[in-house]
Amino acid sequence: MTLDEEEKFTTHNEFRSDTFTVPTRSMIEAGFVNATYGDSVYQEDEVTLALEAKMCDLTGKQAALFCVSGTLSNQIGLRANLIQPPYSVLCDHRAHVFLHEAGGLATLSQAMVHPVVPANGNYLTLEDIVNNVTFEDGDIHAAPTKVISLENTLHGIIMPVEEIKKISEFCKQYDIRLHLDGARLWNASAATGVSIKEYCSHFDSVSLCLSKSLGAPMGSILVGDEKLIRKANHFKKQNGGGIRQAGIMTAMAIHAIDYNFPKLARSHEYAKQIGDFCIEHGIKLESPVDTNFVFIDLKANKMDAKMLIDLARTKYNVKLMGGRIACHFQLSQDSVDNVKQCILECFQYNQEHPYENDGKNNKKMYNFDAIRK
Ligand SMILES: Cc1ncc(COP(=O)(O)O)c(C=O)c1O
Ligand SMILES: C[C@@H](O)[C@H](N)C(=O)O
Repeated sequence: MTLDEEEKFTTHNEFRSDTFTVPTRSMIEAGFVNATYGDSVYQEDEVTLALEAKMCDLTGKQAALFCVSGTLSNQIGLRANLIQPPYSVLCDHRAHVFLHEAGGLATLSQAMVHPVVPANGNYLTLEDIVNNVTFEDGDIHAAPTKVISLENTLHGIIMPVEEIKKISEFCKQYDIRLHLDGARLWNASAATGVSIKEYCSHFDSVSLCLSKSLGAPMGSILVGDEKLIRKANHFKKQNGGGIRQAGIMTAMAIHAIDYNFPKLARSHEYAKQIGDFCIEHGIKLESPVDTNFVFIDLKANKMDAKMLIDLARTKYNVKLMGGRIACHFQLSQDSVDNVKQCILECFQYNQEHPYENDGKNNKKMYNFDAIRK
């Protein structure tokens, strides 16, 4: 058993998000032993350049840019794909770039967002795109679609690479740029065996997070062609994203890719355990459990999010923030068992005392009050 595997993580009972993963002891060691201390604004930090080169190899893209967060890498990636408003960005109605990046598409990109509900309830298809795209045809009432932003995985759901290919070919045919929010592309690759490079080959730009399932303390990487990354770097600096001595963080990021990427299957197994348990007990799920998330359909089960969160904390010693159960490689099996029992107790209570969804609690995937406790 390796040092990391025997490590007792403080996040053994943390199901609020995979963003709560913490650096392993070996990652911290790598961060300090392997760091260099060049100024990465001037692109003089060797380890940061090595990380970016590593990501070019992994994704097959010409250039890569280390960013402080996935929000920044998404937003500057999207902006770098856009030229002159009026334009719109088409994405899934649940997309992070639309719902959870503080309106960055409106401010940095001055873009209209066109959120689309996938007909199959899980992921966008070419048919959804064709039914909703706005072509540039001179109609001065419209904001033509100039970027389509996909997310893989989205809510843990894997978007089939065959569908991505069809959308990519459509975009090329109609001069529409294609961006991927690949915060958890690592999970899609680990679950399907489709390489990161294959997925990225269909996109003009891809943002991959290092700080979620991979367990780095911060950071994301944006990849694309040299022209796009050069422009994105300008927007990165403009928005205060220039990093001086990034070497400690990028050395840890290289360790995260090398040592934690192979561990993602463990988080998928935990999520499958919880998902199967829910189904066995008649607890409805919002979506399939493809990777590391379980989405309990609180409304359909008439479950009270606040009760679930409080019961988790007070009785089962696990941390939840609503109906989304996030799994990662630092969880313990005991905590996974506890979370199952917690969900079951809340479900059984609410069968006797149905919670009428008042739209406040259950609608939110992230109950930020739960974080402040
Ligand atoms: C799908 C997705 N994309 C992007 C982000 C943004 O990453 P960050 O929190 O590092 O800004 C997140 C959240 O962490 C996410 O879940
Ligand atoms: C809160 C949200 O931004 C974060 N990406 C998460 O999935 O937890």
